[in-house]
This record gives sequence, C-alpha cells and structure tokens, in this order.
Amino acid sequence: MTSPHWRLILNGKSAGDDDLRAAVHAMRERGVVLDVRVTWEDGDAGRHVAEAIADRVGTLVAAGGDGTLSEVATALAHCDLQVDALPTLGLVPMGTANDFAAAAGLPDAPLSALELVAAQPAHAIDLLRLEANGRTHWAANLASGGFGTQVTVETPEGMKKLLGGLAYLLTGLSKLGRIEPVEATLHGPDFAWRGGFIALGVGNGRQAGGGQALCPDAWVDDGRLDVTVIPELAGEVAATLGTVVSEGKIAALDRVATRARLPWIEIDAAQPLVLNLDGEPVEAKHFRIECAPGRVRMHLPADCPLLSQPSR
Ligand SMILES: Nc1ncnc2c1ncn2[C@@H]1O[C@H](COP(=O)(O)OP(=O)(O)OP(=O)(O)O)[C@@H](O)[C@H]1O
Repeated sequence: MTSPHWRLILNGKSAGDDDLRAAVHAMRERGVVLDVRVTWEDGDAGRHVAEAIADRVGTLVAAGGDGTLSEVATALAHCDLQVDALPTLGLVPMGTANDFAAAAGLPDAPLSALELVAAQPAHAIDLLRLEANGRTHWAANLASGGFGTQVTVETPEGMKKLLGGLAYLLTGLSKLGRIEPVEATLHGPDFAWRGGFIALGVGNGRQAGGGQALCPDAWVDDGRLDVTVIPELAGEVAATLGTVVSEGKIAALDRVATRARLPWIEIDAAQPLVLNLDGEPVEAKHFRIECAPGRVRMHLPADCPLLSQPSR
C-alpha cells in the first residue's frame, strides 16, 4: 500500500507554533507523507491548493482560522474536478475565533486534529457561494451582517492575538450603545422579510464572531442555508443584545429571531451594507447567496453536530 500523501497549508501567523511542528513530525513518523506550505498574504492559500491538486495530493489540511479554511475550500470549489477527484480537506484550528472548528467539535490540539484526519472518513459538505458586485465569493462557515459584522471587522488584529475569541466580545460590548439597524429586503423560495435588522446570519455552519451561535441548527451537509434575522425591537433592543452577549446567546436569540432554511437567498438594501464572509467583509446593495451542495469532502469528528447524517 502506498503512503497517504497530505499537504498542510499553514497560515503564516502561526508558523512558529511548536505543538504543530511536533504534530507534523509525529504524523511523518507514522508514515504519512506530509509537506507544509506557509501563507504570507491573501491568495497564497489558493496558489498552494492549485499546486497540491497538480501534485495529486490526497488530503489538504488547512491550519488556521475560519478565513484560512474558507480560502482553501474556495480554491477547491473553483477547481473543475468533480468532488470525488479533489483532495479531501482537514482542519487544524489555529485562528483566533475558530468558529467553524468549535461548532464542528474539532479538537484544538494540533496532533489530535491531525489524528482525526487520519482516523475519520471525509464527508461531502456544502459551501456558501455569495455573488455581489459581479464577483463570486465562497465560504465554508457563515455570512453575517449587522452587529456581528462590525464586531469582527473592527476587532484589531493585535487584540485578536492577545485575547482570542474574547476580543470579539469586548469589542461587541463597547459598541452596544450605538447599534444602528440595517434596513433590508430579503427573499428566497417561499420566504420574504423586510425591515431593519440588528443581526443577520446566513449559515452553512452555526456560529461566527467568536462564539455567537447565529444559526444554531445549521447542518453542513443538508444542501440548505440556515437564515437567522434578528429584527430591531424598539425598547427591547438593548436588553436583547445584553442577554445575547452575556449569556448562552441561543435562548435570547430564539425569542426574537426569524428563521428559515433555504437553498438560496437574495438581500437588497437601499444603502450599501457589509456582510462578513468568514472574516472577509463584502460591501454591496445586492447579494445573492446560494448553497453549493456537497462541494468538498471534509474530515470531521464521528459525532460532529454539524452533520445531519453522521454515518454517511
Ligand atoms: N503570514 C501571515 N501573516 C499575517 N496574516 C496572514 C498571513 N498569511 C495569511 N494571512 C491572512 O490571514 C487571514 C486569515 O486568517 P485566519 O482566518 O486564518 O485567522 P484568524 O483571523 O485569526 O481566525 P478566525 O477567523 O478564526 O478568527 C487572511 O486575511 C490572510 O490573508
């Protein structure tokens, strides 16, 4: 039998991580052919994926946060090959928020994360495809708007590194006094909503912004996007957001949210609005977001809460 051939695409921010270095050596000692490519800026992960496909690598492992995962998944999705002919995808969570990894129940420790890639078969999972301003963007996890968007976009990089996910929370708290609702019209199959929202989530995965479970019931393998709209509620807004931030989030959101599960959704606004796509801000007046079903195959825990059919 030939040895498995993996390639690890590592966000350069974590290039000095000793645990990851030890984990890579441990997997090599167990017979995995594992080489590493490091990113320096946007676009590098995509180039490394193209090289890996040309080299017929069996498994790509993204080592980074949600942005790195999305960049690697995007490059796979852009490839002309059928999903079964593409390398499978693994994830070592090394970002700040690691929202996809947290919701998927992936282990934090690099060695455990790599062992999971070796032990678990890959499942076909969906991706988000977002069209805005004539451009197509892809993401693995979630598109968010309103409160969560500003929190993530405005959290300074140095602070993110120091405080981890907590930085998002602190930035969020400091903004509670000035939350402006975003006026928009949303529509999809048998779904229409119009008004001002303070938070919007269009999820393949469940959470964004460092643990905000905007789409708590989303599955990554159901061919649908989970949409959550949290409307402005005069008088209750501050109380609602206070609870969202300070407690377990889901209970508070459930009381006021409109939810739908859709194959696609369009969002229109009179003023440009920003959607945060796994860390990438996209500003437009019109968005179309589609679910691209089963677009990549990913190694996930056996009991992964994001899988509707874990044993498939
Ligand atoms: N060597 C590097 N140094 C700094 N930034 C980098 C480097 N390589 C890539 N990047 C940038 O890092 C961003 C992706 O970061 P990633 O999402 O992996 O981490 P994060 O933002 O800490 O994680 P999370 O989204 O989970 O909070 C991309 O914008 C990419 O261009």
